[in-house]
This record gives sequence, structure tokens and C-alpha cells, in this order.
Amino acid sequence: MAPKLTFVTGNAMKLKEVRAILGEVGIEVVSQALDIPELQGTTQEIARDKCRRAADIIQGPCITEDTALCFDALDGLPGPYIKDFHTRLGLEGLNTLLEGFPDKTAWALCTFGYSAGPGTEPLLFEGRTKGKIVPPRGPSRFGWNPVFEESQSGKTFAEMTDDEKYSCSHRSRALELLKKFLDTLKSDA
Ligand SMILES: O=c1nc[nH]c2c1ncn2[C@H]1C[C@H](O)[C@@H](COP(=O)(O)OP(=O)(O)OP(=O)(O)O)O1
Ligand SMILES: [Mg+2]
Repeated sequence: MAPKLTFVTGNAMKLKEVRAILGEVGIEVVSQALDIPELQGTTQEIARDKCRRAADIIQGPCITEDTALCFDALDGLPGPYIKDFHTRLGLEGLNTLLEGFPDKTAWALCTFGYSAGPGTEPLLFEGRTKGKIVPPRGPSRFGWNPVFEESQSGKTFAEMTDDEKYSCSHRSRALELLKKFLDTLKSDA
């Protein structure tokens, strides 16, 4: 039977991307849609705290994920607060934030937390992708995808196929590290 792992997330698109990648290595990802309160602080503090709370709530092992979008001109902000910035300002507003700054470069940062269960310290796995903030291009299906132009391809995440995005995304890079770690758990079992 495939090993099961609970991904605590309220975000269906994250779940789809994580399922596709961990499914390849025979891990069945089930999910619980809980909106875990997210602390303010560094991306690592926020990720650890969310994962700890998720494990306390589900009373078992789990993974959580946090995505940050960091603007170089703003010393990494909005960073972990991107959800609020996007909700309130919209895609155009994310561009407006950088008006007056010649530097539009940014990086997407994904942080997975893994908790072995309540009372244990979560482990973190990070992945980064470089790009820049541009006026929206491509379908608006997932978050800030239309305004993040990935630097190697010159395409926004929204202009990419799922496979193209998996090949370069912050999330797939973090998932590679998580996958390696989960493999060591399987071989210990
Ligand atoms: O690859 C991505 N491409 C475009 N947008 C993305 C991506 N990944 C996350 N996003 C958006 C969703 C949310 O507006 C914010 C992260 O906030 P974040 O708290 O991590 O996500 P969430 O609250 O939607 O789900 P969760 O329940 O797992 O916390 O960036
Ligand atoms: Mg969230």
C-alpha cells in the first residue's frame, strides 16, 4: 500500500502540484483543508510555527507549505505576506508597488515543513526561483502566476504549461528536497 502523508493546506492548486510530484514516488497525499494561523516573522519562523500548529491539530505527522514572493527592491517584501498584498492590491497593485524602483527583480520562495507529529520540531525544505515582476500575462488561474516572469524562460508562470512550471518552480525545487528526505524515512521503516 502506498504510504500516506497529510498535507494541511487550504489551497487546492498547491495540493494539485504537490500530489503530482509526490505521486511519482509512490506517496499518496491526502489533505485537510484547515486555515492555520500564520505568525509574522521570517519565512522560516512562519513555516515552522504553521507546521507545528498543523501537527497539533491533526495529532499526527503532516506537511505544510508556505509560499513567499520577495521583491529585491523592497529587501524581500512582501515575502510571506504576499497573500494579503495580492488580495488587497490585485495583480496591477503588485506592479504599482515597484513604480519608482528601476529594479523589478524578485524571487519566489517555497518552504515545506514536515512534522513527525505533535511535540517534534518541524524540518524545513526550501526552493527558490528567480524572476521579475511584470504587467500580467497569461491566464489568471493561480495566485500571482501572471505577474512573475521566470528569468531563464522569459515566460510568466501563467504562460507555462504545468510541466514547464514544474521544471523550474520554487515549489518543485523544494519538493525535490522533501522527496529525498521522505525516501530516507521509507528506507528506515
Ligand atoms: O506557485 C504559485 N504561483 C502563484 N501564486 C502562488 C503560488 N503558490 C502560492 N501562491 C499564492 C497563494 C497565496 O495567495 C500566496 C501564498 O500564501 P500561503 O499562505 O503560502 O498560501 P495559502 O494560504 O493559499 O494556502 P495554505 O493553506 O497552504 O497556507 O501565494
Ligand atoms: Mg496560508
